[in-house]
Amino acid sequence: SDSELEMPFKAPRSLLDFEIGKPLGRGKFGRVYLARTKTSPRYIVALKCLIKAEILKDKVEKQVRREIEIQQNLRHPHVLRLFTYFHDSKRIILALEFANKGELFKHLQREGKFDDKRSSRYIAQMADALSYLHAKHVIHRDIKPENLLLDAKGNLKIADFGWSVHAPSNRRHTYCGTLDYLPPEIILGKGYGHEVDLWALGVLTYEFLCGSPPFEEDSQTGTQRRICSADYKMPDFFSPLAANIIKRLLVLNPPDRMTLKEVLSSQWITQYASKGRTSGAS
Ligand SMILES: CC(C)NC(=O)[C@H]1CCC[C@H]1Nc1nc(Nc2ccc(C(=O)N(C)C3CCN(C)CC3)cc2)ncc1C(F)(F)F
Repeated sequence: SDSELEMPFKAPRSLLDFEIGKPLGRGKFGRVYLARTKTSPRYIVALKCLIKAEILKDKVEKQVRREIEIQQNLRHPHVLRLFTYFHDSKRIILALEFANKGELFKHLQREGKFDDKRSSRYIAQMADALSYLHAKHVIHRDIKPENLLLDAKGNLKIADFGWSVHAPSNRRHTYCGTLDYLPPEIILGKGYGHEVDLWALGVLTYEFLCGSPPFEEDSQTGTQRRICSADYKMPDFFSPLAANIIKRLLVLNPPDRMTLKEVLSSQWITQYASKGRTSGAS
């Protein structure tokens, strides 16, 4: 089938086509394992095993179907590849690209915060990936450090499309997990478009540089209140160029937010890009 031509290897149809390696951790709906195909040449993949019973219980089968359908059609250096998927009686197995350096949020936790150069490099890669997604009318809607992985070269990979939708949308959703990245228009239940990812990019930039997100509060209502009034402090150690990006992304009115094109051509991004290879930092 044409999908085989697309894939770097013959589409494996079952777990028997793989040698399973060490567990990489737990995802939302099951475990993730390092694995390699039995074919030669062997291909290293991450096998994400989703438990059907859990998907049905949480009534998220449509979301999982959408995640697979969206991610399988994406091809971008900063979007984690979904090579193929198959299912047996109990599980759906996704054969995904293996990101050698793992979960970005763990690096952020371990290091506290990232410096201006490393943050600018990650945000440039995010803006590049989001430009690609938005051109295909895909809104990610769940940009946050937990959904980002790093490959062997320390390049960023957007890796979780569980909340992505085709724009525009006003899909209602029960939010589990952090509200920190929600834009005002979703909190206020308005219709929304790709600008939700621009707001989240501003929150992500802030969190990379500061180590914590701008609207963090003890209570969810506290966080929501601060988001809807764009009430945040700009740390004085932020560089003026970075502060300028954050100020122009965390704007209440979606159409007034800085565009991805402007982010990519901003001095905060271009000042480092032209200096060739980045330092050893991953
Ligand atoms: C975005 C999404 C929300 N997150 C996820 O899916 C998570 C859930 C579990 C793992 C991850 N999913 C993936 N992880 C990798 N690579 C990877 C992960 C962890 C480590 C690591 O630090 N250890 C093994 C360490 C090694 C040291 N010991 C002590 C702790 C674990 C190293 C490499 N590649 C692809 C995937 C993917 F996405 F394809 F499944």
